[in-house]
Amino acid sequence: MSDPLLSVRDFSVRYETAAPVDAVRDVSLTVHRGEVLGLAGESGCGKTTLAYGVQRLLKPPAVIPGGSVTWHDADGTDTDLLALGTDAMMAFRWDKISMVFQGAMSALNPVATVGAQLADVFEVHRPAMSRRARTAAVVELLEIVKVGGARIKSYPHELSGGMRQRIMIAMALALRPQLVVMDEPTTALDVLVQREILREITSLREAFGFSVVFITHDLPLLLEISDRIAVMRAGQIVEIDTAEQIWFRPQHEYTRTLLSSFPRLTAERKVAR
Ligand SMILES: Nc1ncnc2c1ncn2[C@@H]1O[C@H](COP(=O)(O)OP(=O)(O)OP(=O)(O)O)[C@@H](O)[C@H]1O
Repeated sequence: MSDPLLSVRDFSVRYETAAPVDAVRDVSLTVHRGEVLGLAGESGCGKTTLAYGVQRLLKPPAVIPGGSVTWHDADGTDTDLLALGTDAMMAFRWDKISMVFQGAMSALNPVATVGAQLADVFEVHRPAMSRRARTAAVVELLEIVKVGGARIKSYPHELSGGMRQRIMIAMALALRPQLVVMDEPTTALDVLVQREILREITSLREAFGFSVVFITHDLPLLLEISDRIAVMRAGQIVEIDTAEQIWFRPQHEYTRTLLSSFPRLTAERKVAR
């Protein structure tokens, strides 16, 4: 697990509004190949800004005053993501890094079939692919996320919330990226559906070997699915360690406070031990 995929060093993001907000401050962290890295912290601590920032998805008034983001590709090359041109960065996204956005399942186009929306990804990023190959790839994706190929002609409103979220995950996996960033991907779903989808993400990760950065304020959920967890507060990473260490031996006072704000689960775990 010590094979680095993405190295972020002293990375900062500021929103240059009337009263400037230093949303991310000197963050350093490494995402290892094949791991699930959880990013935890209360609403407004800068999780989304950090995830968007390293992928250069932020727009003004956001600026990146400093830091570096280096991609260590499986083919051995290193790329400075902050130095990539706009077109190169766009190609990089989807292909190497993809993202499941917060509230993404409501972002599906209501008047296009889910099959057509998945096919779009291939049309844009794999223009040489034949229509037949594209359809086969879409069916395969629908099978992989357990929606089933028969749903290729369904419209989003014909699918449950859980299925729509699976479509968004299928879209993120379409080009077999090495890193998938998931920002609160299951928050809008009920607990049982959330569990099913989390199990799915974990088994897909095992099957395909991609890394996951999973962002949520729900620390107990991260304890279940993550290899390591980074705890963020007011724009900084205050602690980063294995899920086990974070649970049994949290070092930072804030991590302890965050853990104790989920009393029900804490009580259950204590009984189980
Ligand atoms: N476009 C913007 N302009 C000014 N400030 C912003 C902008 N977007 C976010 N912020 C501020 O930056 C800080 C970090 O926000 P961010 O959305 O990254 O936090 P978060 O931890 O992802 O929260 P949530 O879980 O609610 O999405 C907050 O103080 C927020 O108010």
